[in-house]
Amino acid sequence: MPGSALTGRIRVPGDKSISHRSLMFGALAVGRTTARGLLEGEDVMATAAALRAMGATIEREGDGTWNIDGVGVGALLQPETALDMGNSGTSTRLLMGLVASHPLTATFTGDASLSKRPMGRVIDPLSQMGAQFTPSPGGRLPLTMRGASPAVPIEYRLPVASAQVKSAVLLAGLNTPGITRVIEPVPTRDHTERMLQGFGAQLTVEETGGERIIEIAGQAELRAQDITVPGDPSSAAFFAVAALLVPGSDLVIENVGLNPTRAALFTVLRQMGGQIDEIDLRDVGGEPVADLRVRQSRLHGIKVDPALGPAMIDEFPVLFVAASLAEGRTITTGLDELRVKESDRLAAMAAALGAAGAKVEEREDGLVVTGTGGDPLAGTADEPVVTHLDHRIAMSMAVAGLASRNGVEVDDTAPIATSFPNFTALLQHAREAAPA
Ligand SMILES: O=C(O)C1=C[C@@H](OP(=O)(O)O)[C@@H](O)[C@H](O)C1
Ligand SMILES: C=C(OP(=O)(O)O)C(=O)O
Repeated sequence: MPGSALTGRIRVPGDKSISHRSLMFGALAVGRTTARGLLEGEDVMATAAALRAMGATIEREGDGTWNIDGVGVGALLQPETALDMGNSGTSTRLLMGLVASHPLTATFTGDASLSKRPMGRVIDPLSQMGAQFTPSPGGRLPLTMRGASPAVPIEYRLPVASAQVKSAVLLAGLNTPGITRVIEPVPTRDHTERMLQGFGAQLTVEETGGERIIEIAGQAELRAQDITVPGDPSSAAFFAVAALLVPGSDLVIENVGLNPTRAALFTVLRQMGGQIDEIDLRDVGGEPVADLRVRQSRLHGIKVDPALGPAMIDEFPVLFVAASLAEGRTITTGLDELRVKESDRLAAMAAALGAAGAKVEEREDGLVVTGTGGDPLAGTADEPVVTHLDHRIAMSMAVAGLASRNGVEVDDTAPIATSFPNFTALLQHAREAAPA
């Protein structure tokens, strides 16, 4: 729905990547891990259910603290039924890494979106470590795997820039004798490395010539931790773009994680002329965090540096919305990975924004968006836009709706609950708040 400004102060839910890892590492540690600010979205709950099925005890207290009683590295149990990963690629690929070095058989299933996504990228290195796989055609879910015991340590150079593949190999390495080494030609989000070090794993990172070499010593003991999960920059992104676009907006988004491997959207929006100020930059549980003040701004199109891609990989759908209202052209390249997320995000956003009146050209590895120079989009009149079971398409198009004359109707808002269950309520709150 078009209309009122976003003002006041909001707080987005906990970071999805850190929430998955808090549960997984807690489940492998000795003792009780606690997590505050955990994202209670469907994707993270799928991780919790799978870890319970493999022996961990995971419970939520009344005040919102999660307690995780771990089984210890090497002691995951055989699950009795298939593990339902829902819509979540991160749950699937990281848990496949854990299972790969445990003597157990597990079957992974998922929804229609997840069942189309490529798992060959983790099957390849985990097979080299000794795990055995029976995937569906094309290396997809449903998939059954048998972990190796003992698994074989490998050196693996990532063929795609993927934190999920990196993490799957490192997690398999946790219960593999010797040193498992991952070489990352292009840096991706580093929560696995930071958090495993915090849990006491022997993990080192060496940077040479732009590459990162990560080594983990296997069969280590992890020590339980007390974790505070920062707010998710990927969720804050929708509110930041909405506030930049809707006239009169002046919004503070509190407690946003700004790990440099995650925060490039804010850099790019500033390059486009967006007024985004960091207030009270601080450290929360080993991650940089700040409050972001975002004011409506006149944006101009830019050529987005492809080197920034991995540090804003989930934020491109909403960047395309910002670009639709900027002055001039925004050109993005190097985004082949967007075609294998919950949906083909290049095709889905080109179609959805086009239907809402934006000028978008789809290229093989990116979109070229010619903005309106600040005028609202027309919006959708008859047909709802198609979101393909992709939460980020649904939320991006909701933001596009705020910056349109007639609003945008989306076909399915249910997937928003995978990563941002209170998105709609928070949006309503920001649009009804008294100015800050
Ligand atoms: O490791 C993670 O937590 C994630 C890694 C990224 O996926 P890829 O590794 O497939 O790029 C990202 O898109 C996903 O939302 C979360
Ligand atoms: C790509 C995403 O998640 P996942 O790969 O975990 O499904 C996302 O949240 O945008």
